Amino acid sequence: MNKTLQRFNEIGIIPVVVLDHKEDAAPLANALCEGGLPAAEVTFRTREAAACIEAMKAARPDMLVGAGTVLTTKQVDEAINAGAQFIVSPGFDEEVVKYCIEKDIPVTPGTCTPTDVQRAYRLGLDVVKFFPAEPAGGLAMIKAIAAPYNMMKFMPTGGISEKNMDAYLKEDIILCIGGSWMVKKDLIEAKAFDQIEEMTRQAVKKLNEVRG
Ligand SMILES: O=C[C@H](O)COP(=O)(O)O
Ligand SMILES: CC(=O)C(=O)O
Repeated sequence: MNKTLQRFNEIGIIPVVVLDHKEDAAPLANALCEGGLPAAEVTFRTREAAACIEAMKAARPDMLVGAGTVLTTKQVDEAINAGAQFIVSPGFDEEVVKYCIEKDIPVTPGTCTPTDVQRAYRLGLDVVKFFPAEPAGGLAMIKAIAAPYNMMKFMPTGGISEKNMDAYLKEDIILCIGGSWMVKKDLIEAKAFDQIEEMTRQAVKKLNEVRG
């Protein structure tokens, strides 16, 4: 497993962020890092995504910042040029995955079925996202899918929060979890960075309790 994915595991929780305004990127990066989660997946759901990645890396150079909702190879280039260290997609797109592999860019595509997982495996990946985790069957579904693929690790995202995160984090097949509960849009719009930092701290406290 490459070093970036090992860092996913060390950090444990990857905040999934939607940012409309690049001026929120640095304070958000600071809040996440001070709260104990030096990582963010900045989704390409807004026009500002690349600028936000750049601003986060400028504010916190040691933070692990990647791009989410990457749907095209053009977006891969935009993200990497802005300083993204990994690429994530909600679904499995062979062209995007192959492009990242060719360029030695860590890529974690979304999967939701055994077929998706097998396609990722055939391209040489050992970590996949599982999305949308809770609506698609949650931990029970991931365990059932993972059974034949004991070489794969999963990064479930979608419907995970402080209420159910511990069950996921207890399992060896879970590399890390992703979620937006500590970086919700309304908190960012209200510039409630202190609250984001506190929610992040609570998430890390729970993570540390699970990991002992
Ligand atoms: O689109 C959803 C994000 O990837 C994260 O899911 P979430 O908001 O349920 O945590
Ligand atoms: C959901 C997710 O993983 C993404 O938007 O990239």
